[in-house]
Amino acid sequence: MKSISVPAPLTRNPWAFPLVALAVLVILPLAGYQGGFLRQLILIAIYTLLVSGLNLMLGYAGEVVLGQVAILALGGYVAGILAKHEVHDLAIAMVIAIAASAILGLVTGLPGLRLSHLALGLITFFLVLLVAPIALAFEGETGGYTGIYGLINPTFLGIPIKGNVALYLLCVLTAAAWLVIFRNLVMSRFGLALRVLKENPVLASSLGLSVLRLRLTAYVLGSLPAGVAGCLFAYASVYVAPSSFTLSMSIAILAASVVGGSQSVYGAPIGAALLVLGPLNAGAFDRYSLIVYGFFLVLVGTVLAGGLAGVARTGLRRLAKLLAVGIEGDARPAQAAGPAASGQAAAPDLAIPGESLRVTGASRAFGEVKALGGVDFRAEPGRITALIGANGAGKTTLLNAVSGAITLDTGTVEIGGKDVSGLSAARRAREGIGRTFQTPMIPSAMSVLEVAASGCLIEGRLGAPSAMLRLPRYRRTARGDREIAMAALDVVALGGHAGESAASLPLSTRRLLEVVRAVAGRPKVILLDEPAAGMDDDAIAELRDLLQRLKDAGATVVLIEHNISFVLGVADDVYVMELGRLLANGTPEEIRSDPRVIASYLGSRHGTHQEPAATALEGSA
Ligand SMILES: Nc1ncnc2c1ncn2[C@@H]1O[C@H](COP(=O)(O)OP(=O)(O)OP(=O)(O)O)[C@@H](O)[C@H]1O
Repeated sequence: MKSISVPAPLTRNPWAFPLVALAVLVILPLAGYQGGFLRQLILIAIYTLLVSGLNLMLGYAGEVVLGQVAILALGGYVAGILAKHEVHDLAIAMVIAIAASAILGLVTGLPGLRLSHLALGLITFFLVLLVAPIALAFEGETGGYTGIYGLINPTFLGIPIKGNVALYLLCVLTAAAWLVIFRNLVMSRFGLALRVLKENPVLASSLGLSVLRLRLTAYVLGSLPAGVAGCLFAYASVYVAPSSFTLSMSIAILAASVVGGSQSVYGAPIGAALLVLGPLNAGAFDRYSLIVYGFFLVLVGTVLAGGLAGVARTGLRRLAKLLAVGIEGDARPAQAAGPAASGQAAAPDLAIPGESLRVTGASRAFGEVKALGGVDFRAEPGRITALIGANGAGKTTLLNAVSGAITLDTGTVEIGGKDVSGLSAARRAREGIGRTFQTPMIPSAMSVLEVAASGCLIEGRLGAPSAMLRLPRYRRTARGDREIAMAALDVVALGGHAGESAASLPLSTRRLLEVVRAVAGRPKVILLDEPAAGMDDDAIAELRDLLQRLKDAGATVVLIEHNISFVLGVADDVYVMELGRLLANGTPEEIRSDPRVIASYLGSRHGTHQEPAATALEGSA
């Protein structure tokens, strides 16, 4: 096929397009574009700040909030009141607005997030309604209903901002600077953590993330650009008054976030542009504005889940694929999924030094059901300890009690001699408990590499400040996470699939990927809940190999499994549970010949793949 020449910087450098766009925007006034058009661009830049803050809260953290407009008002009044006191420097106003927005974010976010998603939504809704009453209550400073007028000719760090062009450049450069910070943030561990959280808080906790702290941080960080936007909005409008900050504007910002693409950095300028220039500009039919916003919210919610930015992203990916075919002459041949690819790459050396796990007198009831009735359990480093028993025996409950997903009524859990019984699931994960789930929890919009790298979140430090500014520490962390994730993927020959969508992998590969994620966290104890369920023979062979490697690496592995031939073949120690109690424990040989186990479980059981238990036992011997 004829090769196509595409400028490499444009296809490979993620900054190429934004830099070209910024250069065009900066040049526009020089090219004679001024007046009304420039004013519209000023508004787009200001709304970009506002919408991107909401994107962080809504698109990345999954919180529906309506209070951006109240924070816009806060920033506006900071600039207005400072101007009344003859302080016209926007840099000073912005710093104060950022601090005030952070405080308002904390004060409203903490109770809201502690209560529920709905509570936060309601609190932020009322915040917008409070703008006018508060402005009236402090009429002396705010000018009441009339507001503060005559906000013109500010400075920025002492540089005069005279006229529309200077204000335009300040707004565009401020929005661009924030978008860079925003992009850095969402591409970092912090962004990855938010995406895990949005997908599933239980998974987030199991990866060591404090759900409340993460939500609150996203909410507060998302408030900051709104405060800055308020300062610019006040000078762009020449006044600040309660009439500018309405509920209808809140809904418009929400619509802009969703229609532009709330889970995208570029969704914010797209949404802001729609708000000022496009169909979301409901000013023309003011009385029907809420209907217009509602219509677009429903339309995009049902038809374009990723908003317009999502559509653009998909289109660009397809285009890049087409170009890649053209350039290379042919698409790269697809590699087989993990299990089938076994042996393709030399598996790297692993070192996962484990600690002993000790559970003593574990009891837990769910209403009338006694799921655990005083269970003692031990698992040691460099050994695979299996937990078997009929459905409902209490295996997963015991695993959940170890990981902290549930609390015990009585009993203790110790890791390496340290009692972790009183710790939350997130704290226990940070203490070194890694786990997989009976139903694999693989976030829907992540690549295989991102899922593996999310295991590194267990380390605890998200490093948002260093990520926002791309400090050397952030780069070291990002490089380290990538190397650890790739090494963990290579253990099951999944490295060649690093860039693929994780959710599209077959079930057995997703199960292996869950183990990889746990391994990437280098946990002291690895809990595996039915990892072989639904796997074919090739995948089971791959899993057996992986478990053997974890054991050789010194890991403490706890394995719940119904596939008896597999489990008795791979385990060093076996615990058998029945109706919440321990029936027996010992080596696989001892368990195989234990009359109590044969009578209550093995003798009557049909092993995985539906083979009779007797056959399963023979197979494992
Ligand atoms: N959250 C819960 N609420 C109420 N009952 C529960 C809860 N979790 C577990 N149980 C009950 O506790 C008992 C033990 O369940 P558990 O899931 O631990 O069994 P299991 O041995 O893991 O079973 P399986 O092999 O089917 O996964 C069952 O009777 C189950 O119905």
